[in-house]
Amino acid sequence: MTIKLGLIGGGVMGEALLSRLIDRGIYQPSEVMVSEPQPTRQNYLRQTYNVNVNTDNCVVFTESREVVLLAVKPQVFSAIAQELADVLTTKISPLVISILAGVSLSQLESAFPELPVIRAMPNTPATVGEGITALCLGAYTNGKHHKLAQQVFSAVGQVVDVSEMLMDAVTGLSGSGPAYVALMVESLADGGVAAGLPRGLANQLAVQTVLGTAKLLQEHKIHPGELKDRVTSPGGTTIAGIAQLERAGFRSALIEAVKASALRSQELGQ
Ligand SMILES: NC(=O)c1ccc[n+]([C@@H]2O[C@H](COP(=O)([O-])OP(=O)(O)OC[C@H]3O[C@@H](n4cnc5c(N)ncnc54)[C@H](O)[C@@H]3O)[C@@H](O)[C@H]2O)c1
Ligand code: PRO
Repeated sequence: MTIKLGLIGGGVMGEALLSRLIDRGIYQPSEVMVSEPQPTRQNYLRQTYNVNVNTDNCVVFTESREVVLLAVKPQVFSAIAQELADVLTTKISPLVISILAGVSLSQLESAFPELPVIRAMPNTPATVGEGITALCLGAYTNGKHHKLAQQVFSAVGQVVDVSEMLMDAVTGLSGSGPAYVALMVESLADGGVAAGLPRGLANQLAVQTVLGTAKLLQEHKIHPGELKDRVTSPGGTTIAGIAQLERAGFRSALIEAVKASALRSQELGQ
């Protein structure tokens, strides 16, 4: 069977994409080859998804006919680029999609000269099909490559196109954002426990409150400020909580978190 999808790096994000692409029938397990150096991960990926697993990135690259997805840490990028340099050819080349934080199109295009490359930034809710991925296209891509990337990432959620100058900001917001939200859920639950709730119930209330609020904002397309006003009764409980959040610099903390993450993404690309 022809290998259509090559995945270099079978970690958290690589697996999230792999599992949904197989689940949705976009690729058959036999059409996928993963390169992964960790033996425990190799066995796990083989057993769980029945895909071909290899340790040689060059084999994965040269065997893949449609897409090669780079899903390693940005710090490993230059080593991988050096490894693949010998097997690059413009004759038959897959579309190279990188999800590496900070690694720019110009870095990708120097590593893969004259090849079609796309820089993408997905996020972990991709695992449950509720991710959002931003794409920006390299100079050697065409409409078919764009469609292919949209097909890959729409298997894991929404897809948006952005210009590359926005990619670090996207990374700071939606790329890293699931961690901020998880921290918030954990803190809400801790607050519930502090106020006397059992842990299990506090977790359930916290998760569903975040999920329901996000759904309400999305489905009713209301401004977050308006939703806040709807919850906040005069002289009531919510305004007492909000006043405390404002004293603690809640908004500023989130704004600064997104900015710090965007800056770190920028640094990783240098
Ligand atoms: N985790 C996220 O939320 C998220 C979101 C968007 C983008 N990203 C990006 O995705 C990439 C991967 O992140 P992750 O969280 O999945 O990391 P991870 O550490 O879980 O996965 C990386 C995998 O690459 C493997 N690897 C290491 N060296 C390799 C090599 N030389 N060849 C092939 N594979 C190798 C590792 O063994 C590991 O399994 C990063 O560049 C990150 O910036 C991550
Ligand atoms: N996780 C990766 C990081 O922390 C990139 C966005 C989300 O670097």
